[in-house]
Amino acid sequence: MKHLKVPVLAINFKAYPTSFGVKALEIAKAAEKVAQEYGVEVIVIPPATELRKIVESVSIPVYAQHADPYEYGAYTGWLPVVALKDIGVRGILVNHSEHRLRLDEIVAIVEAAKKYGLETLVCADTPIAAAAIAAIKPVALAVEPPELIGTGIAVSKAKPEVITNTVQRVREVNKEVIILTGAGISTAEDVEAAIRLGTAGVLVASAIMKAQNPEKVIKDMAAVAKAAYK
Ligand SMILES: O=C[C@H](O)COP(=O)(O)O
Repeated sequence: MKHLKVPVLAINFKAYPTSFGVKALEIAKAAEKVAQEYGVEVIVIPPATELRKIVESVSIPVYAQHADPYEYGAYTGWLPVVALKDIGVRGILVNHSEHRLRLDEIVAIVEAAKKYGLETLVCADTPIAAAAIAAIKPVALAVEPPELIGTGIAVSKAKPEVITNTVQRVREVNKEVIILTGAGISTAEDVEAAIRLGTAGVLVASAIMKAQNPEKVIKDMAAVAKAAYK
């Protein structure tokens, strides 16, 4: 299995108008260009409808926004982990605040992903939830206070204690997992703060998906991540 490099800039496309079709592909290609230029691990996380096209078009890691811990079979409306593996998806975003799961469901997805050699980036809303998730050993986790998501108010500035507490609690149970900061990350300065507080990068959405010039935002964030991460 390939290993994620650090620092990481994970771009969750969510389901904005720019998350689909031509625009989604443009943003994925911009992310690839910046990743190559700056040596930062840029992960793109498009909606399920765009996965195959984007996987076939870029060489950076492509994650799904969700998957279900099923094999192939009679599972109407579900998205089996194995099917993602077979189209070349590299990993799965799990338990996003906008797609919450119970702990047993998270465990089942992480285990199914491991079985098929897929990575997982699991979201947690608090430091305690992050520590519980760290114990099941995903490749990465992101701490995101839900009330700041999509607000443009960066958690790394508004609630830095959430990040430092997460790093402390997570490292008590798991020394390896890559820890990311998410929620309201809008500027390169917010990314720098997230890294200075002890995380290895960010999970970001609206600042890029709603930008006039997404490539510039990705570039600014990647440049700072590269410079700030030791
Ligand atoms: O997955 C991304 C996070 O929910 C953050 O979203 P945001 O950057 O729009 O605040």
